[in-house]
Amino acid sequence: MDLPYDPARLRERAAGLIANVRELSQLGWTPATSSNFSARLDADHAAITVSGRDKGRLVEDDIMVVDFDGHAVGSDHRPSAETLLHTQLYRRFDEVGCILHTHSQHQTVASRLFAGAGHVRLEGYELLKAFRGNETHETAIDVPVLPNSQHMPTLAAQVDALLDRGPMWGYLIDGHGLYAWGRDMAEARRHLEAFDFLLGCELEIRRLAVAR
Ligand SMILES: CSCCC(=O)C(=O)COP(=O)(O)O
Ligand SMILES: [Zn+2]
Repeated sequence: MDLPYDPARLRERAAGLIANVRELSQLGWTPATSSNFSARLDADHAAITVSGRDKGRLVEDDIMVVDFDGHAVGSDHRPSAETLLHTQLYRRFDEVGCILHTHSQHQTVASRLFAGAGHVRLEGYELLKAFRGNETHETAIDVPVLPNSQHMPTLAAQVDALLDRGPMWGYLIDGHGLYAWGRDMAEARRHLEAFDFLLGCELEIRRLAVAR
């Protein structure tokens, strides 16, 4: 079959996703088949995890191709239920090359705690320099917290409205998890790890304040 994407690039991206997602799973960030992951293949296609697969045990058959309308390409599998939250970013930004969505405890607890405020303010941390474009710790990032929904177009519309306000590298969904992205896997993972670490710091600061 004549495929509209480069199969060699798909194999290379799938290998990168499998290796990195295994490490994220070992951290406990993908419980109970949750989470989804993707990598851009070209201007119209991305490799993405198949819906419902155990993300801690990904193999090549767990990665498939979608176009940016979210349609499966060359596969009978069902792509992630949250595919639209990936494709909207690839469609909007040529520079986005990789999107990582996880359900760690830090991310989930922080999303619950800060849902009312609508964001988590991360301020004064050296690790803020992990986010592309930040040169100093003397800055602040507001990580948006969106209400959860099973209706992906609703979530996608809210993400689009946030992106209209300026650049961002991730957002939380209440009671759900975190989306983070970057130009490639290394940058997306750096952003994801920085978000998770800093959300953990904010939670710990509040825990210590209560215990005092
Ligand atoms: C059991 S996890 C519920 C769905 C979810 O939030 C998720 O991240 C995984 O969905 P997918 O369809 O990508 O497997
Ligand atoms: Zn999810």
